[in-house]
This record gives sequence, C-alpha cells and structure tokens, in this order.
Amino acid sequence: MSASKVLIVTAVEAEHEAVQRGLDHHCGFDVIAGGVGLAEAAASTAIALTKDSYTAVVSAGIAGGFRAQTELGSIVVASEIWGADLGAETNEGFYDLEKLNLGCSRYQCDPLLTDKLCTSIAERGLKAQTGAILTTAAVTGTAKTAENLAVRVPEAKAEAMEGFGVAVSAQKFDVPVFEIRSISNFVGPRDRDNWKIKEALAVLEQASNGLQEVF
Ligand SMILES: O=C(O)c1cccc(C(=O)CC[C@H]2O[C@@H](n3cnc4c(=O)[nH]cnc43)[C@H](O)[C@@H]2O)c1
Repeated sequence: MSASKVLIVTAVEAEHEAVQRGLDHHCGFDVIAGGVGLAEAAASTAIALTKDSYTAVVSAGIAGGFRAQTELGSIVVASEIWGADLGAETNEGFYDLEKLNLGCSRYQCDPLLTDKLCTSIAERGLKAQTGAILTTAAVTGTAKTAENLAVRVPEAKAEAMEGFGVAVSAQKFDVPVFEIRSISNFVGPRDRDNWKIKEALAVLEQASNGLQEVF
C-alpha cells in the first residue's frame, strides 16, 4: 500500500501555523495557506495538486457555526461540502445547480474516514461532530440570511469560504476531499468583536493532531 501524502489547505497564515503546530511530524503532510475565498482556494489547491501526488486533500480553518447546531470552540468535520451560493434565486426559492441541471454544488466526504477523523479529534478532548459545511462567498451578516441557509440546508453545521473550492480541485484530480473547521463565531448578525479567533486557532491546532491517526 503506497504511503499516504495529505495536502492541507488553509485560508490564512495564522491557520497554516496552527495546523503546522498541531502536527507532531510533518512527513506525509503538506500544509499551504491557499488564500481567502473559494476561487483562491481552488486555484491554490489545483496548483499544489499539479506539483505532487496526494492521497487526500483537507480544507482546514476557522468557521462560523449555526447557533442551534454548534458551540464556539468545537470542531465540525464535513460529511458534505456545499457550494451554497451556486445556483439561482427564484420566486419559488433557491435553485441549486442540481435543480438547474447545471452541475454539482455539493460533495460527499468518505463517511468512514470522516467518522474516524471525528472520533480521533474527540479523543483529544474536543467537542467534535460531523455535518454539512457550507461554502459561501461572503460571511453571513444578518439573522435573515442565517435563517434562510438553515432552512435550505437543515443539516448545515458550519459556514466558511474555501471548502467547496478545495473540493472542486480535488475532484478534478480524483483525490478524496475532507474539511475540518473550528468554530470561531456564530452565523448570523455581524458581531466581529465577539469572534473567538485565538481560541478557535488553538482548537484547530489540537484537532490537526488527530489527522495523523487517520491518514
Ligand atoms: O467582518 C470582519 O470584519 C471580519 C474580520 C475578520 C475576518 C473576517 C472574515 O471574513 C474571515 C473569513 C475567513 O474566516 C473563515 N470564517 C470564519 N467565520 C466565518 C463565517 O461565519 N462565515 C464564513 N467564513 C468564516 C472563512 O473561511 C475565511 O477564511 C471578517
């Protein structure tokens, strides 16, 4: 069986450093800060995948949690990665790419490895759960938008800005994709002053250590 080599893609340098600190050994893991947003993440992931071959790709970073579903400082491991903005707004509601017959707007993550990853993270004393992670072009800033997303995707646990971009590039290279997010804030009215970024980065560091048991 070939040795595993995992590409971990964060958005910003602070997340990149947190993931690096969490890995006891870096062999078998390449960590890059791919940039903020779906486009940057997709391009950075694709470039990395042309330069080396990987057995898995992981989108990792902080995220907003849906208030009824998560706690600040907890971890969400994606069972599904949604491109939540991809589609059309209509008088009858939001039509995703599947409904428009224009392509794929969500990726399923391998359930066995997703569950193993969630267990490995929980064994480190962290609160961890699996669920859908939405990728949005912007950080939700109102209660109405948060409600609309939660109604449209009841299984949504978290919202971030890169996962679907990482997933699209991974899929084009036929590499399994995963996403792990530490919850820094709640999805809803913009409350930037109460984001717990430092705490979420510390949790991301601890959770990253769990990657070594799974991959
Ligand atoms: O609104 C601000 O002033 C502000 C200040 C610092 C950071 C931001 C961001 O937009 C961070 C986006 C960045 O972090 C991830 N993230 C974290 N929480 C959320 C969220 O609730 N919704 C979407 N993305 C989130 C995201 O993946 C980006 O990498 C804003």
